[in-house]
Amino acid sequence: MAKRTASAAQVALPLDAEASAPLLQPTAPAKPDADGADVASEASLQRYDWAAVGSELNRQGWGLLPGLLDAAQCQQMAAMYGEAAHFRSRIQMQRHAFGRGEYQYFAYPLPALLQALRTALYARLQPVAEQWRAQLAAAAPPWPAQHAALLAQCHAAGQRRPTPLLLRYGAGDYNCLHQDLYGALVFPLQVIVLLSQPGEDFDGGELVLTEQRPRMQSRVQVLPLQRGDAAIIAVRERPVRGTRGSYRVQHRHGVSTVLRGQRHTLGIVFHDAE
Ligand SMILES: O=C(O)CCC(=O)C(=O)O
Ligand SMILES: [Fe+2]
Repeated sequence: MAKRTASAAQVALPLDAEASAPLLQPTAPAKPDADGADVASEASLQRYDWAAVGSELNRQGWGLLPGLLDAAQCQQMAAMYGEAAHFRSRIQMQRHAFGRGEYQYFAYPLPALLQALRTALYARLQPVAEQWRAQLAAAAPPWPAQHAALLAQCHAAGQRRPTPLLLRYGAGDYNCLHQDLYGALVFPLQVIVLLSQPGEDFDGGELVLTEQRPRMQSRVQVLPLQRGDAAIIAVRERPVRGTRGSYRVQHRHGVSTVLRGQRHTLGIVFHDAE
């Protein structure tokens, strides 16, 4: 059973109750344009200053990749929402008290662009995850350099379901504060790509990240996304250096109410789900 933890209580909810499609392993034959997508994804990531992204993640728990996808890629990705063959399950948020609106989990094999992005982004974020591990729990096993190796670990631990998802919000929809955990093995960073243009396609619907320091009230950060921008966020917690070593700051994310129009996002979680 996959888990997404809500803000009020740490309850496990049957996200995958509607799962139906058989699960394929990520080693299933890649789609024909996979090689091109790999090369293009790696090239598109080269233009970012990853040291600066790492500093932002350390400082605030989130970082931005402006223009990760172009307008055509955003449109193609959002249009997949209507193509049932891409997905293993559909979740209506209201039925689980997750918010209002819906999302679908991709099935394996992932669309080539998504597969390539997930692999290439992981390789860029693994050093940050390693730094966080060293700061917080040096005894935990290292994060592997390659995403395929992380998936092998997930699958051996019973986390076999793909977690990348497409979300669709209309007027009045929102996404409650939560953490995308899905099992014991939790890679500490995830990526959210906004596929619609604020002020044109929709109003409202801002991605927010909360931060809770020990013995302090929560702080909210609104992430300034335009269509095609990606936010990298801490999944559950990040280390902050204090006077006596590092301590854990807890994070949750959610989306404020969409006031008008339609908003699509692509969510890339790196661990798979139970
Ligand atoms: O729609 C959003 O901006 C948030 C999506 C989300 O919660 C996720 O991808 O994990
Ligand atoms: Fe999420």
